[in-house]
Amino acid sequence: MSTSNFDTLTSFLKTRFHDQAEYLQATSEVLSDIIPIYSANERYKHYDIARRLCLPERIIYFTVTWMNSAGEVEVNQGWRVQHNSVMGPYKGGLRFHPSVSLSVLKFLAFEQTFKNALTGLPMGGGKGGADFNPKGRNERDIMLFCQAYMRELQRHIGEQTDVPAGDINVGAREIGYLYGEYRRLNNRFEGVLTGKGLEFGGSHIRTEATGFGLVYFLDAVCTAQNTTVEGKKVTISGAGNVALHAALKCVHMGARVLTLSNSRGFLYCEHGYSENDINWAIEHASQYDNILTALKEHSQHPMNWYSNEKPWGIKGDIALPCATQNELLEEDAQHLLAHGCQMVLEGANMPCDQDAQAVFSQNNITFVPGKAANAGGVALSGLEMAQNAVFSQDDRDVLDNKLRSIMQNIHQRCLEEGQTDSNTNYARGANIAAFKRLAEAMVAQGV
Ligand SMILES: NC(=O)C1=CN([C@@H]2O[C@H](COP(=O)(O)OP(=O)(O)OC[C@H]3O[C@@H](n4cnc5c(N)ncnc54)[C@H](OP(=O)(O)O)[C@@H]3O)[C@@H](O)[C@H]2O)C=CC1
Ligand SMILES: O=C(O)CCC(=O)C(=O)O
Repeated sequence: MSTSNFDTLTSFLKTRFHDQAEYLQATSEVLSDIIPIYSANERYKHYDIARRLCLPERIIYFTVTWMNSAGEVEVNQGWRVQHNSVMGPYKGGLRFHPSVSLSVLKFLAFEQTFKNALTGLPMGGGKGGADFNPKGRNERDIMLFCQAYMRELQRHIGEQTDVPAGDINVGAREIGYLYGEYRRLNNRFEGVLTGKGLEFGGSHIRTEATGFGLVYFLDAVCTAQNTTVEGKKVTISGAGNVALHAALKCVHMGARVLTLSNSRGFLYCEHGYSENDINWAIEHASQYDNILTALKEHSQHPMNWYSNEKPWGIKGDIALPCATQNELLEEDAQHLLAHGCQMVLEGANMPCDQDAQAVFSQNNITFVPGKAANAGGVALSGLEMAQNAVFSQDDRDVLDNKLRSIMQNIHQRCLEEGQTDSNTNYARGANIAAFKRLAEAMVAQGV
């Protein structure tokens, strides 16, 4: 496929899916990076690999009708996007959030396919979720919704078919409820979900893996640039699973974490959060509507809460956006630039929009996309699947070492494919490294 044929594919996607902005954003970012590799390979063109990689293999839609704890009937929309299974069972999280739409899940499933290919583990890509908003709900409602969602989803998944996990608003508690319902309906105790409790087939380090893996990747970037994480000032967005564990690992490595945030504002700690602060937030996150304002009250250290503001105006060396897609826009990137930020690593999926990324590349700010930097979570999920398959449970230290080594390998692949004369283009490196693996597997398996 020549550049003009790529234009044909891009315009086909734009016309056919004109109302799916996030999906178009994610596909166009990858397509622009892989043109040279694709155009130079007759087999990829012959097998129409680029088009087939953009389109999900299967999309499952279902209505989740359930009765809440007050006896009222509620109706939600649920999906599972089974994007690509060439490298293994579909694998990727479930998101419960009012903003969930087909476009959001298609972008996430597409990104997941590339991310999973980078891990080197045998996992295809998928993503699912529902437009259910768990905020402000009682525990019983959460359980009832998870059970109703699984009653629909269960017929489409299996340990060799599709293995969901958590994502925004789906953590260990929700995975427990989902798993219990699957087990009751199927009479099978199998590794059909990851992120399970340690008592029933879960893996050590899965909870920490995305945030820890992000900082292991950051450490590899720092080493490649002859510097260290130690002593750096880090601004982080989000206050969920990824953000808090990234903050914890940064502090372990001697960095100063200045901010955390959520959809209502950000919390600034000028002297840097202590390990105790972050551990307290991790432990109490589910007990407070706003864990950050609660932390401000609880902590011994002075902290300032800024309502309805983002953290990117705070001066730091490194920014780790760990909340959600398109949370860091051009004006935020300009703030980072003005304050001397040198590195941006995505803990969330696609948090930096294309205009923000342009600011980074024009100004030599190192940018690492989520599909590389946050791959530690799904990598540990792959290790959980492996443990389930042989009825074993590995030690925490063994898994932490494996996580670090997987992140270092991904970093190395990005360097190999993304090196230019003057710097490393991590986004291009990640896209090309993942694409080559996927394309080779697709060619090998025929049509
Ligand atoms: N969990 C995992 O293993 C992995 C997660 N990711 C990605 O990381 C990101 C965070 O996931 P995770 O930490 O698990 O989710 P959580 O549900 O644990 O936390 C999400 C955090 O993001 C905040 N947030 C959500 N929407 C917005 C918004 N529009 N503006 C500002 N803040 C917002 C939430 O604030 P509030 O409470 O106010 O809504 C909350 O603090 C997502 O992009 C996810 O896809 C990527 C790889 C693996
Ligand atoms: O662990 C998993 O399967 C999924 C993790 C995830 O949703 C992600 O990487 O975005």
